[in-house]
Amino acid sequence: MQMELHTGIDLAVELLRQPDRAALLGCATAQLEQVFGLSRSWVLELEASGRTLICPALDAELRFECDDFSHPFAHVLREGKALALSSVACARLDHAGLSRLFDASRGADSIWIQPLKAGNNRTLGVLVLCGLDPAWDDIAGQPLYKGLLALIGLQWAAHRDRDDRLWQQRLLSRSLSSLRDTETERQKSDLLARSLVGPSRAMADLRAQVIRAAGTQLSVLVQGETGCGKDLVARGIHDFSERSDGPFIVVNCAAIPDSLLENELFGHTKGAFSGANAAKQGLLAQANGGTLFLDEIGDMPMALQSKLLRVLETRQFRPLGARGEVHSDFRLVAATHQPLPTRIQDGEFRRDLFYRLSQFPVRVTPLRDRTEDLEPLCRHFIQRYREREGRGPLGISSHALEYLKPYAFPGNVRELRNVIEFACVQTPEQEDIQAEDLRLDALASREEAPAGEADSTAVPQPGVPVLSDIDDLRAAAQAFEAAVISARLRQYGGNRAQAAESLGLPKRTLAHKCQKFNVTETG
Ligand SMILES: Nc1ncnc2c1ncn2[C@@H]1O[C@H](COP(=O)(O)OP(=O)(O)OP(=O)(O)O)[C@@H](O)[C@H]1O
Repeated sequence: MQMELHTGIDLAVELLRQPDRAALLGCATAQLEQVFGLSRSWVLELEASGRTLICPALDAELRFECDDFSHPFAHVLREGKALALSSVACARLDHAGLSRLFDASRGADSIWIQPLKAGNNRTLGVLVLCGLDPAWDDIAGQPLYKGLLALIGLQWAAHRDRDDRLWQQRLLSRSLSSLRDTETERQKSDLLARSLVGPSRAMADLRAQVIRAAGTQLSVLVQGETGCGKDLVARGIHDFSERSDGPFIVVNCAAIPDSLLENELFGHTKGAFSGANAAKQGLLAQANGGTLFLDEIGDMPMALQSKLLRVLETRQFRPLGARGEVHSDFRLVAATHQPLPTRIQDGEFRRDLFYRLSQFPVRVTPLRDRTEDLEPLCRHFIQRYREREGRGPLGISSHALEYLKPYAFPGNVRELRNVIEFACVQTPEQEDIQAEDLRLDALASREEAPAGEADSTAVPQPGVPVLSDIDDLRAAAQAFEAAVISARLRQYGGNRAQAAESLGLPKRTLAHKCQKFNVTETG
């Protein structure tokens, strides 16, 4: 008795020392095998749902459903009483899971199945003892066996409670950090709302997308009509990303002639071609550590699209005339107002490049579909005018706002900005902009007549000399060209595609001329 007590205390101390549930159950089965001369033993653990018994010590995939009475464990759980089974009886049951246990029992001819309970009678699982001709009733009657069983149950429950508490704590801290993330996201979104103005649902979603995209390294494709804010979106993605301290390199693929675009992007070595007197670093290399913004990507020539695709896959490229490749770690944001799927169908844009670019697609809603943004945008542009000019109107009258609402704004926010800035000039200091300051005729004619019919040629154009004054034909022709383009851009609210089409020019040529003559989108 003295000896048994001593052994019992040693065993108990060993059990109490186990750091977690798995170690406890491993130690308990090893003790039972050793103390009672068993060939093998396992603990089947009841899952949290209470529906399934699992045996992680043998095979995590081995499962016994508690409502499946084709195996003896379901009976033992329901009755709450231990059960002995011979190998013959087990074979008769022909249960695959049970056979697995027997196969791993190191030659046992009998098993003892014992429900395991916590102190509060809560069932924790089932103990399976395997032996060769064992006297189960004798073993189960021993105080040492009963004491060990009680201790295993108590300790198991204690570990389980501790695991539950830890899990709850982890859940709580995860919820808190996700709350903090949401709060940070909200703060960033508020900050972004200062430049990407608009209280509409569409704009709030757009800002959330920008913040989310900024947190990744994915290539972003920004799509939307002309003037709706795609540049601002690209800028926001850079500013809110971890690359914000790096360069933000903008390339307008429509404004650079095809023949120069490749050189601009890839750069060249000294002597790469006649006239290359010095090496030139390309924009891809300049974007290293920052963001490369390819605006008007839809206008990129096909041959260059293939090269870009390769660069995006490897971030490696070869400057013109260089022997080796150069690596540049840049994040790509591309934008277009063109429907790329149509360009793909027409064979003008590579499908694989489209997929590569649109890892994170962002679409900007046209202004006409978010009229609730009109007033805040007007106030924003008035404010910016006042800051720039040091004077300006106070605000905009409600009548003027009502007047703007039905207008379709084909040139989107850029067009609204132009309209407001023009009105700012017309409005006396410290007064509100009125409807009649909003270039009403121009608005009305755009609404009523097809855009191409608005008559802007009647207005004398600044910078164009009268015929009798011309003494430099080339300069006069260029001034006339610039005036025509400028008027047409004004007429189409800065929409370069429409202006180019109305003048019978490819958009790229128009963009090139704008650059050459220093004509802005505002006309
Ligand atoms: N939500 C907005 N809040 C404040 N300003 C805006 C907003 N959207 C656009 N703008 C302003 O409108 C003008 C045009 O915007 P932006 O250049 O970003 O348009 P875009 O879609 O890139 O045009 P494009 O297709 O011609 O390249 C800019 O002056 C920009 O600051």
